[in-house]
Amino acid sequence: MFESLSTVQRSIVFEKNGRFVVRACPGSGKTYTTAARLAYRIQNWSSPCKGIAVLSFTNVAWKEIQKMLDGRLGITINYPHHLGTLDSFINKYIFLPFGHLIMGCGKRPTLVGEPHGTWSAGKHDYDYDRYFDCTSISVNDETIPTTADLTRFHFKWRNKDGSESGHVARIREAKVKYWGQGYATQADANYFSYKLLEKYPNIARSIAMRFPELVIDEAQDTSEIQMRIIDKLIFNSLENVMLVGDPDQAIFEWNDARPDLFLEKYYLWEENSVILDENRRSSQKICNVTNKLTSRAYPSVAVSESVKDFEHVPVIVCYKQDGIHTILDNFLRLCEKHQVEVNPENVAVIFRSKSIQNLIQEQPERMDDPWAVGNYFVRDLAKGKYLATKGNISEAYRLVERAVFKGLFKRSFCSASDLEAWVSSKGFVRHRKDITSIMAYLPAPTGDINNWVRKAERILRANNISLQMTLKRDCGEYSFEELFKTTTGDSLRFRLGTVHTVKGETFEAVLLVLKEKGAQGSFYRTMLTQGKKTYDDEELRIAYVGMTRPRKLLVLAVPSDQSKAVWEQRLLQ
Ligand SMILES: Nc1ncnc2c1ncn2[C@@H]1O[C@H](COP(=O)(O)OP(=O)(O)OP(=O)(O)O)[C@@H](O)[C@H]1O
Repeated sequence: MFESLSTVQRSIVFEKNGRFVVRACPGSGKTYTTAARLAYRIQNWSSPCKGIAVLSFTNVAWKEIQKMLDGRLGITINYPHHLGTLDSFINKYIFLPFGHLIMGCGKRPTLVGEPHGTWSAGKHDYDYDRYFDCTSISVNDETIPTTADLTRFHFKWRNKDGSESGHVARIREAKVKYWGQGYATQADANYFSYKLLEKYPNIARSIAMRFPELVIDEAQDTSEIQMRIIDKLIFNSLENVMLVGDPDQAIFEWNDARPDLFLEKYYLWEENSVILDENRRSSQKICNVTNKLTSRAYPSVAVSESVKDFEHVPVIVCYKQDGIHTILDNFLRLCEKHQVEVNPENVAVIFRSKSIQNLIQEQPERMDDPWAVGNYFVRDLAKGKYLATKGNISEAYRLVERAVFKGLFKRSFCSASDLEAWVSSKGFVRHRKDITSIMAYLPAPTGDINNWVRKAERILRANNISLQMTLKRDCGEYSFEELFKTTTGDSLRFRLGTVHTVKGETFEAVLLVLKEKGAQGSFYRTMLTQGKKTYDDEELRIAYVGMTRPRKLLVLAVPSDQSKAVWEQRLLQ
């Protein structure tokens, strides 16, 4: 792992100390170099109860570091070191042990909402309790949405004159109510952790002593609150901080990624910082094209001997006229022509909007769903039965178990401790038997969901299990395939997923399918003609992350000739 390091990579692995930033382009070896540095530091580590905290933003990202260390050197990161997500670190060392000190709940808090579980409080469509999982508090103590999809709310956040709508105060009341009961979302946990470190600097000091070295991978995805938490640790004597990232790739689903704060740190620590700008993944042709979306003056230099001179120039195609399946067939043919074997490791078809997945898998696009507010356990029961018949028994059991708890006790959330108390009140063996029987009683997942729900309710009642299962009033017909199949792409010959799911990965060939607008509602065409770059807009960064995944072949598919012309003008001229 060490022999093939470049000179700059070597300096990061063996020489750097103190606080510094590694600012790097796609495919420049951020993960590789971070793993190599860790291997070197851990092998030479002498303190038995202080360690390095190595943090990233998703489970996939930190596992990638572990995989590299394990695969190449047989090293596993264990105590006294810590490898995981920044959120899990904050939860473990700040929020969960100390959150009760400022939440007004008098007990260890419970994390709810994504990515910890589904939240389904609220009795009707306009109930503010529904919004607990998609709102939080900013560093400036303002109530904020934590989803880009503002259509989830039944009101507008701002009045016509720009002032805050009265609904926001009602949301805050609902938040305070649930905090008092010990519930918090991940965004709340970060907010409270920041407040805790402000109020109790000793907590920050003890973390800085326990982990005298902090490494943050993908640091461009840090949110403002997370960066303030890091600043609190630094203020309380944390001496060694390595932030690794690429501001052009700041995309993070659950957070407001703030690449400007990463760049701020780069300028603050510039003298000790490092730039990695050789691309070890893609061909020079791909580097030249993708660079045009960024503000960088020069494309990175492709250095991978096996692909740097690969001759294929990225192409842009229009799927409106030809249809998505013709575009897909042409792309797979292109792979074959260039001797790229089509399998999920080599070939990826990626998209920004999930509706593209429906198009590819020939699912009709449905904007609404049949689930009634306060009755989302019905969805989990139906999905559980569906997954069980597809062979995913463990996930099916998990869903059904929690759904039954929510349905029986009319609760909006089932936490790990709720489950534990419920299981131990009956005994594990009986509980398991009960859940397995319910999974067996549920009717086969075929036909229309309305009929299925009525039948399921009847059968369960006949077996002395009384669950009131309702769907949205007057909801249309939905099949199980339509409702649940879109979440898997296992039967395909290639990898199919959103850009977010392939972040950090490498493929031989990539087809990136975009719509006219990004998910946040702005037209790519407008952004491109206004000269916007990755630095200006997260949607362009998402497109950039997608385009920088392939080693050899890149095809961009857009929905109209007009869009095609604008993309071509930006990328190919
Ligand atoms: N010094 C090196 N020796 C051998 N292979 C390397 C080296 N540096 C990087 N690589 C390889 O180059 C490819 C890209 O590296 P890596 O995934 O670490 O880049 P990255 O900067 O994290 O990429 P991105 O930010 O685009 O996800 C990987 O296949 C990695 O194994």
